[in-house]
Order: sequence, then structure tokens, then C-alpha cells
Amino acid sequence: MAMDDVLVQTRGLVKQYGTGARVVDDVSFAIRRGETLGLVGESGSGKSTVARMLLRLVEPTAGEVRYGGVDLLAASSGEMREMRRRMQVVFQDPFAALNPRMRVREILAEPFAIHREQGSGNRDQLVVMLREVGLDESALERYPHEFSGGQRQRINIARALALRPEFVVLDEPVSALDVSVGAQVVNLLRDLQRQYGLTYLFISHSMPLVRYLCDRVAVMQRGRLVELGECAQVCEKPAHEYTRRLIAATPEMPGDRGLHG
Ligand SMILES: Nc1ncnc2c1ncn2[C@@H]1O[C@H](COP(=O)(O)OP(=O)(O)OP(=O)(O)O)[C@@H](O)[C@H]1O
Repeated sequence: MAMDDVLVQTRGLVKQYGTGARVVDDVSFAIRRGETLGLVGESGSGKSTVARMLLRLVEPTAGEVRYGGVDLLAASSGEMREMRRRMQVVFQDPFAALNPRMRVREILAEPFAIHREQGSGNRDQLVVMLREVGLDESALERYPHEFSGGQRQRINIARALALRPEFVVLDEPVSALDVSVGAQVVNLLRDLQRQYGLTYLFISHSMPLVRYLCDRVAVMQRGRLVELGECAQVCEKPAHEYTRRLIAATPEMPGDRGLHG
């Protein structure tokens, strides 16, 4: 793999809390520009911890994270500030992630304020952001509780994309939604990826969803990376017994309803 195809690279990533067991143990992988890398594994296997280390929201105990060739862990606070614009995250719970006391207008304008982008985040721009995620300007003056779960996740996505990042961590973004609503959000994420050339790390429990959205998939078991490969290959011919069990444990989505619509 040519180095300029790689956006994010980890080497020997370790996380240990206190004297406990390693929750992430010697994890190395690369995420290519423009791809969606799936990250699967049962609850507690360390997926979110890996993602948080990639974003430097959690400091690794050992190992290396390179982002666009830059050593993220050695970056100064000024450099880190610039990097943070380029990487975003969308979490599972679309309600918890939105401040209930802020109107959608304020929620969407916040990233511009945080990064002191003067003149940006004006009303016209916010309306464009809403349209991109399938909402209209009537949303601007409303509060998060006035929206359904799927709509709230769309607002989260609009906010995550406000500063035009290149890399987005999707941490179980549709797990809290009904299957058909989740399928619509997944299709939106895929469309936005094509439109903006985004690179995704998609954390999920659902092998069918991973297969639908991801180019490659990495499988974690108890802090270790046990398998990484092309999605179709891993789903059809899993090399590791643990991957086989994960696939067997996830029911097919009913006729992939909604996904191809
Ligand atoms: N701040 C912390 N202090 C101590 N242990 C932690 C901390 N954060 C996470 N852990 C532990 O690290 C392990 C991995 O957690 P992590 O959330 O990364 O797993 P996960 O694969 O994302 O799980 P899930 O699918 O449930 O989100 C778990 O055993 C968890 O209890």
C-alpha cells in the first residue's frame, strides 16, 4: 500500500487503565483515504477505546498514531487544534450528543464558534447543512427533543461535517435506531462520503451493515486485532474462529430492507 493512500496509521497501540489488563493490546492497522474501514467485535473488545485514541481523546499507554503522516501524539496543542478540524466523531446515542437547551441553529453554529471561524455559520450556510442531511430550515429554531431519533442523528451528522472534515469516526451511529430508520441514515452517510470524499471508521455490532457499508473490516477480540481484510472476503471466508462466531451471531437484516432504496 502506497503511503500517500494512507490517512490514518496505528502501530503497536496499547491502552491500559491503572494496573488492569490491557483493554487495547498491540493494535496496528491503516485506514486508506476515502475508504470505510469497519471495526467489529463484541462489547468490551476495545473498539471505542481504539477510536478515541485515533482522535486523541484518550492517550495511549504505548504505540503510535499517524494522521496524514503526522505523529499525532507528538503534535503541539496548536497543531492538534488544526488536526481536530479534520477529524470528527458521530456517537451512538443521538440524544445524549445534543445539548437539550440549544436550538438546532446554535448546535450547528457551535463548531464554527469553537474554531473561531468568523463570518461562517451564518443562516444560509446552516440551511445548506440541514438540506445536505435531509432536513429543512424549519429545524433551525427547534430543540433536539422535538425531533425523532433518526432526525437527531441527522443533526449530529450535519454538525460533524460542519467544518468539512476528511475523517469521521462513526461509533455505532445507527445502533439506537429502528432498522428502517437506521438504513436511511446509513444511506445518507454513504452519499455524504461520496460527495465529500470522506474516510470513515465505522464501529458496529452488525455484520450485515458492515458488509453493506465497508470496504474492509477489522475484527477485535479482547483488545487484540484478530483479523483484517476485504469485507466480502472476511464475511464469506472468515479466517478466524472468533469472526465466524460473530457472523453467526448476527441475524441477517430482513431482506436488507431500505438499504438499497
Ligand atoms: N475509563 C476507563 N477506565 C477503566 N476501564 C475502561 C475505561 N474505559 C473503558 N474501559 C474498559 O475498556 C474495555 C474496552 O472498552 P471499549 O468501550 O473500548 O469496548 P467496545 O468494544 O467499544 O465496547 P462496546 O461495543 O460495548 O462499546 C472495557 O472492558 C471497558 O470496561
